[in-house]
Amino acid sequence: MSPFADLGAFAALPRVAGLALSADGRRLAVGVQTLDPERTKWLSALWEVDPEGRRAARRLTRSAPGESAPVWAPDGSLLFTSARPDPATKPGGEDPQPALWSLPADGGEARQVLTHPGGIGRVAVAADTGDVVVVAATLPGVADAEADAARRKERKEAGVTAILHEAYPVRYWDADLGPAAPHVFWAGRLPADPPAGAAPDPVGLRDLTPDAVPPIGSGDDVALSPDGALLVRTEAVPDGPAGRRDRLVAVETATGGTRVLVDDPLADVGSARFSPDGTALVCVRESLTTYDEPPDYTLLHVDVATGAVRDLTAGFDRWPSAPQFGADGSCVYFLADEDGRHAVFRVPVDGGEPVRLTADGAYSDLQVARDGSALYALRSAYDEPPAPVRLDPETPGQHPDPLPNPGTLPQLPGTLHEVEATAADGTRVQSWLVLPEGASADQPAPLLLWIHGGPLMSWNSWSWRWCPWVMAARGYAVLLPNPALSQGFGQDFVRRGWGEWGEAPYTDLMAAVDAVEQRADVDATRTAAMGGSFGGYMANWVATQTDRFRAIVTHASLWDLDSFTGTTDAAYYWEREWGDPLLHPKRYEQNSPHRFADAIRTPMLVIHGDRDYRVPIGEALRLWYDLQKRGVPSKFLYFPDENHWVLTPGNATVWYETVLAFLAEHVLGEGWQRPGLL
Ligand SMILES: CSCC[C@H](NC(C)=O)C(=O)N[C@@H](C)C(=O)N[C@@H](CO)C(=O)O
Repeated sequence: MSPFADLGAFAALPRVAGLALSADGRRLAVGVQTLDPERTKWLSALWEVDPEGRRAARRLTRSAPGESAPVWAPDGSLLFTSARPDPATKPGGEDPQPALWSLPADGGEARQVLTHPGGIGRVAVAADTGDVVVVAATLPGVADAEADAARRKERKEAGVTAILHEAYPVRYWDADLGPAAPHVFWAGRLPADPPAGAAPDPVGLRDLTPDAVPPIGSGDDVALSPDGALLVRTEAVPDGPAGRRDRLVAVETATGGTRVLVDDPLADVGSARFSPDGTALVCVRESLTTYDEPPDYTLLHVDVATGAVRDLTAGFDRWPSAPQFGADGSCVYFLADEDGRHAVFRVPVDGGEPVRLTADGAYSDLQVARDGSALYALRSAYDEPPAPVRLDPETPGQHPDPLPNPGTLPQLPGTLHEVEATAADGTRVQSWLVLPEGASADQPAPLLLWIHGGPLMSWNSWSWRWCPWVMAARGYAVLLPNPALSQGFGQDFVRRGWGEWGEAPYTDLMAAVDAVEQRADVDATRTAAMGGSFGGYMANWVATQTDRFRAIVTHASLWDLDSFTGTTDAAYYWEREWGDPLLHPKRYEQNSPHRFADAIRTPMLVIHGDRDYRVPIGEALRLWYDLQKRGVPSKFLYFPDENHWVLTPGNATVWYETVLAFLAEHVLGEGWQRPGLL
């Protein structure tokens, strides 16, 4: 049986995430998530993949808490973080926090090299010297790690979990900000393994950001120069009374002396990476949105000594991300959405147009070999889960070489098609269409419209969370459209929906559905719509605008735009587009689904996690009440301890079970089958 037809088998498929190339270019470390023996959580382990593709992938690490965030040091040792117990110390009574571990270049056991009471977060290594900086959550006003640990113990023993806030924001995705906040620490050169019987040299940490304060602290977007002399990081600065924007600052690691490098009052600046000789940086500039204009992104080349800035992608009508220099510093590689793909691009540093290197698929974790011979990345597509590949650094439009894959490529229960529709204003709307096995004119498949989130994103890659093949295995065709506001189709395509979510984004979706309903292999009489986050907003909006669907599933959805904007974790992000609700009520009133609740006739399944701070639970509570009050046939799948995404295997499985049962009842006309564990 296809693993997509059996949710237990689906949850057990290994998931590849994260890639790191060693300095000598001879080893790749890949993260692989698998189910733990109790099937209650996913565990992440590190595997080695041969960049030449000759040796089979082999497992490097094994522990119950798992390992993540691999980074190679220049001596060939592999650094990673893990909350595994240290065999060299007595087990303590405290909650285990992620520590920094080092696996020697020539094999053997990993050893713990660095701990902090707040756990070790991001790790950066200087490419030439191997100097290390780490990010760790630190309580305000403590002098060192001992004082930090003592204060944590005091709070715990007194039963105090309260946080006193003095600045916005207070939450992020599913995390409460404060009282600890990230600080960047200098660890320098890590000591070598001690001889048998000797204690390892302790690693001292020096705070490079002593002035970092809650709620955001130093942030964790850091880059270290190849010689370790300079740390460049983003720093959040006020933008209006309750707003924030990011600028770039440079810290001399020897002295802690800090200077502002790029500060643009009209933009966030971040994701900086050093050139191989350390004299320049490349970073991303994201313009702050306004009531009239969506964001635009460009790549900046920054002279480290003078701070002089040049735009590398002026006039490029796509949104570049994750830039890094080529091996000789003469070009920059980056990723950008384009036409329902997430492609690798290359742009010369001395002027010239970006060139797209990849024909198809979605790339992440791009790695540049230091000798310039190759690029490595994880590649996925709607019909392929992420897997490691090798790319030629120069050839445009290429199909990369697959490398040994520690994951699996399961057989799919159907086929993937790229389709398009034309909106009323003549605009092309691109979509992906998953057709189940056996769909034909004689046996047309029921149709599920799946709406993406963001909204400034696009359907372009494999998703374990939103996997259309689970639906295809039950006979559904799944339509994944990229309507107005989706990225990768140009700035004007985003502008078409800016501040008017209920207009072009909605009508584009309906145009996409109209077009596939013309197909003989799709059954236009048995259809449903669903989406999560912004996609959930749109599912709610669809419910208020049309009765054409038999069922609607709305996950982590926005229902009342005014209350959402005031309670989400970064209200200022949304208020730039919508305006202050008191001064500019128009957009909230015109586009908020809750105002049109009386029009809903379609059965709805509401799904929400209580620890969702991006779209707070109040949205689902009010939507549910509004549906119940009006007698709309509806169900509410509530997760008391899940966040925006629903991450644990058990809850993710009942998520799919409930969605499938609800669709089977309303779209296929089967009786309601309550999932066994609910
Ligand atoms: C790049 S689009 C902006 C994403 C947006 N960001 C902020 C600061 O709020 C966001 O999180 N939107 C959510 C409402 C959403 O739709 N999330 C999507 C994508 O992240 C999801 O699938 O969860």
